Amino acid sequence: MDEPKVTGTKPKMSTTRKILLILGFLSTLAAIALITVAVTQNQPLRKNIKYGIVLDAGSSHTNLYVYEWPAEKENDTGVVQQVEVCKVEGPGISGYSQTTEKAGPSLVQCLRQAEEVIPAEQHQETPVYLGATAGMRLLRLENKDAADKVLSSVEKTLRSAPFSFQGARIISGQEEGAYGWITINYLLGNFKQSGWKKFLHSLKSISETSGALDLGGASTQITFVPDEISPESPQNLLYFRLYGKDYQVYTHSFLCYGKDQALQQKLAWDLQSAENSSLFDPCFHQGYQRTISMSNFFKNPCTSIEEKQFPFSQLHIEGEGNYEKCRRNIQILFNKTNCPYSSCSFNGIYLPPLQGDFGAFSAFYFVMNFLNLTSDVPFTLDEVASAIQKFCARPWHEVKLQYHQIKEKYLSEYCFSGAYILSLLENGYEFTTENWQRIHFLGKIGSSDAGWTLGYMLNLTNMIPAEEPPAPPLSYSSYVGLMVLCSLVLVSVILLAWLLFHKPKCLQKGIV
Ligand SMILES: Nc1nc2c(ncn2[C@@H]2O[C@H](COP(=O)(O)OP(=O)(O)OP(=O)(O)O)[C@@H](O)[C@H]2O)c(=O)[nH]1
Ligand SMILES: [Ca+2]
Repeated sequence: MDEPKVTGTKPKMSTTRKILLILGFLSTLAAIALITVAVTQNQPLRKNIKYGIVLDAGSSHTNLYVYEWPAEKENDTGVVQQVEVCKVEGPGISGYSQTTEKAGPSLVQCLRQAEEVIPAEQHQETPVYLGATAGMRLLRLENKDAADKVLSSVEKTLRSAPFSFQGARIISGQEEGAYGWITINYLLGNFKQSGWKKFLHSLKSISETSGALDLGGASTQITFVPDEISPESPQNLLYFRLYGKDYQVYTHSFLCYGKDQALQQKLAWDLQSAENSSLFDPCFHQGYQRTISMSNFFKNPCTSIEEKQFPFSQLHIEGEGNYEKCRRNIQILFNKTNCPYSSCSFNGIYLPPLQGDFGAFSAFYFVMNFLNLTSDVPFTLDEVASAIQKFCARPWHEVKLQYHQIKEKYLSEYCFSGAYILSLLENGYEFTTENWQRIHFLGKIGSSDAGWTLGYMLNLTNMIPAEEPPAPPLSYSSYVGLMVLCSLVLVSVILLAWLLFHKPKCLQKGIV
């Protein structure tokens, strides 16, 4: 039989194959064009940054915060961040009660710093707010005229800065608690409800937020979403609708229970049993001495209820360094005898059962951080108490030598502050060994300080919408990723089709 002749000339490509080849080529080109267009067309526009300034005029000092956020995303959660903090030199604005005209000028240096951080062309449109807290609340109680003059002086200075002045006022304890709660939950991303979390929430109608514990110099706040809302004490309840979800929040601010005023209260109590101008104090280190002037001691609204006449003008305090005795001493500040509600914290103030995790900031953090009690692995309540007890037992000369770089005012009071924090949390709010580890001591979340200022600004600039803003179904990166994937699938399909129509010999061999 004659073998078929193998000729040396290539077989001519059929018209169908030619068309397929051209189609394949064109599809590859189309896929490349598709990806290029997707990537370039949807590139986020050059960031248009906005700024806002909030001054936290606290009892111990004033802090100026500068925040920034991308203009086109201002209603999204978690986009505002702190870019600068400036600590104002000198005392808090309430410390200018005798020289009220100096309160405003004390802020100038920090305002200059803000001018450097914010581009000059945006100064005019940048809002500036000042909120004063417990120090000014106390001054208003003690001397309303002085408090008004301090606020006028501060307003004059802020109006003369190149920013857009939006107000300088004393905020209420309720606002302070609520804005602190908003700040930490905004920064922790707890208002963001996406994907499975949103689905889970809609099923169980739960809202997992973190409670907020703020310890200042003159007041302290506790704010959280309780399990059950009881209408017993409506003045402690707040209602928010944020990003399409309702929140019923419990809050209370204890004036005079910030750590500086708590110490004043404790001394006022100690003085009741003082026999002469010398007082032993178990909350200071052994060997530590301090003299306090009696002339203005009882003018303070936090101590005035204990007012008594003394035949001396100076009180000499000598440290004993005894933690247990110090705790017993502090206990007197928390009156647990009378509760007109189903449950109370202290002094007859309603407190629903504690619920969920808590973020504890300001002095809760400063003190616990100094005592090395804020590590990621949480300490037990017993471990914390034992660390504070050991610290209190150290003689002052030794402590001073080891921490010579720390301001004496802060260093000398860490023993008292540690004991006070435990008393407030354990005796006041009744945290137990079981739920102690639900308290997380935090100074910053990301680049932003935990505190009420961010929540205040978000609220006043209407940056937290009641309803969830309509969001594109896909993020930019998911969109580009999907485009690339689709294009790759398209190219592969075309390649496969081409291979099937134009089977190379090697692929044909095994096929019957
Ligand atoms: N150790 C330490 N203590 C600090 C620091 N900053 C402030 N404090 C002290 O911690 C306490 C609370 O400080 P803040 O949270 O700033 O209190 P505040 O805002 O001035 O006071 P309120 O008006 O009651 O909120 C005060 O006794 C301050 O003196 C710090 O950096 N380190
Ligand atoms: Ca404060």
